[in-house]
Amino acid sequence: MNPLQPRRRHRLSHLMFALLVAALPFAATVPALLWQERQDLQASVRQQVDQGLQLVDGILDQADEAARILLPLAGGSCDKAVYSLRRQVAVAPFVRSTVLLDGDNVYCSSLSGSTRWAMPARGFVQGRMQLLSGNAVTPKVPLLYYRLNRGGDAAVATVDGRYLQLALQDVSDRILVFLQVGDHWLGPRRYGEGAMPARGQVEEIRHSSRYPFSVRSSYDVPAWHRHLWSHHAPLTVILLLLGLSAGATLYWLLGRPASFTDELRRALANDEFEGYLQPIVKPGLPDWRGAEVLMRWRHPREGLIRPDLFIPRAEESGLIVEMTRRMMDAVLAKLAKLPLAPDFHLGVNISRAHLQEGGLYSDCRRWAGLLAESGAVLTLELTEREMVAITPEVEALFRRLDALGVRVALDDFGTGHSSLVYLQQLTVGGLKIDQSFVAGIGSDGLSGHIVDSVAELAAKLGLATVAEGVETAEQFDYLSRLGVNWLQGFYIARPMPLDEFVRRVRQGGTWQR
Ligand SMILES: Nc1nc2c(ncn2[C@@H]2O[C@@H]3COP(=O)(O)O[C@H]4[C@@H](O)[C@H](n5cnc6c(=O)[nH]c(N)nc65)O[C@@H]4COP(=O)(O)O[C@H]3[C@H]2O)c(=O)[nH]1
Repeated sequence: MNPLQPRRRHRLSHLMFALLVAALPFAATVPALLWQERQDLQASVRQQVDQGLQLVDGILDQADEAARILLPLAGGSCDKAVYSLRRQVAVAPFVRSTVLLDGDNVYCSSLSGSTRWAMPARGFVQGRMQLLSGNAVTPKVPLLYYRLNRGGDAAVATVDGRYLQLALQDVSDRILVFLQVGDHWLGPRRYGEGAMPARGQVEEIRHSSRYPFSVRSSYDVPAWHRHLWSHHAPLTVILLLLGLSAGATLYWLLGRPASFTDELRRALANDEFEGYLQPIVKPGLPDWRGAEVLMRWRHPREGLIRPDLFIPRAEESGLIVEMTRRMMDAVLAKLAKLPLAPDFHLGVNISRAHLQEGGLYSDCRRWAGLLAESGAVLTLELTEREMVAITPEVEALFRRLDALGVRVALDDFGTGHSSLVYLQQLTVGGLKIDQSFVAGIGSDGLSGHIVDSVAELAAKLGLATVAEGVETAEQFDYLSRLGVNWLQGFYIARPMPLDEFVRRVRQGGTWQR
């Protein structure tokens, strides 16, 4: 299993959550805003078209009234009718001219009196209305004929198209509004036949209930992102920034460990604990004959952290077991391939929690298996700081470890009060003379006596001895003369990263004396 996986999964879920929150202000505001604007646009276009219809209806009402007044005169004498024709032009708003027809021919006009030209009924929509781009008098001015028929005769009131265009312009606010009569259409400052210009996705059409025309308008719904950017750029930026800062804050908060134990858990998942190795030598032999694995925490911000700052909490929480397991797996993966000295002593600190957890035996079997080829001997160092209750299970475990070839040594020997009980009841193969006693060699008589006594006791019990904290040549020589089997301390070498240890072992010549 990849030890980083749980951490990555955590990070990923935090990231997803943070992104969700980051998107929230935007996602909650923008669809509602766009929906509301679309509704507003639709409502305003509807209103424009409704108003356009009313205005055109109103203009046509004037033409209808004029034509209605003139219709009884149709078919009669032009001389008698011409005054009425001109009067309607003068009094009826929007009406530019009036004519009377017999059949399809105009025979009397407000403009020229008696006349004769064709105005076929088939050009009129429903026989009542015709929209044109102009006529002979004003070719470029659109006009609308409004015609009322009676038998074969008819009266026509001509509406000036410019009034209609002005009315349409008046209502064309956001969108252009057009008047359509049959195939012909009229819009603000424009006239045409056939398809209307700028046909959009959404169309609003109103048909007049009184006259044969419709008012229509059409528009495209703008792409939401383009619309948003062109109409609401500052709001968009604010929403995005708001979301981003909320998301980033949340991500940071989620990533923050709630307690020191959580921080240890995070570091464990992130593989931040690593083994440093401190070489151990045998008096009289030239090269490194052993090493103690010492844990370091490579913290991403704090740098390298000493074990005494985190091991006690790791032991309290029980995390020390998994931390030791991972550290040793990584260390042994590299050490197993090294040309180690015969009977190489590899020490590792084991906590009480590991003894009680139940997995120690299988861990040791795995580690011993990895070391088998190199001939190194694994030594579990049990500190007196943590008392282990000696139960039948613990005794059995020690025996099984012994049978496996794994040695158990008592660390910090003499600093606690249970060392001798352990020696008496458990299968222990060695002891480590605490560095506080070693430090006193040569200067403090009592410490010297204790070191002598421990060495003598170990020899009598057939236990291997390791003296730690050897800092001077004097201490080194004294302990060597005393017959201590292994020596460890800054005088020989400081704890070093695994890769450096491996490199120096491969290069050989690791110990000068
Ligand atoms: N002044 C002085 N010090 C020397 C000298 N030679 C070695 N030391 C230091 O003495 C400590 C020896 O380890 P320890 O007694 O097991 O004491 C260890 C051990 O009790 C605990 N520890 C370290 N690694 C682990 C681990 O993986 N598991 C557990 N359970 N405890 C660990 O933390 C303690 C401290 O470890 P470190 O800081 O690495 O400190 C190491 C080592 O750096 C010397 O000549 N002079």
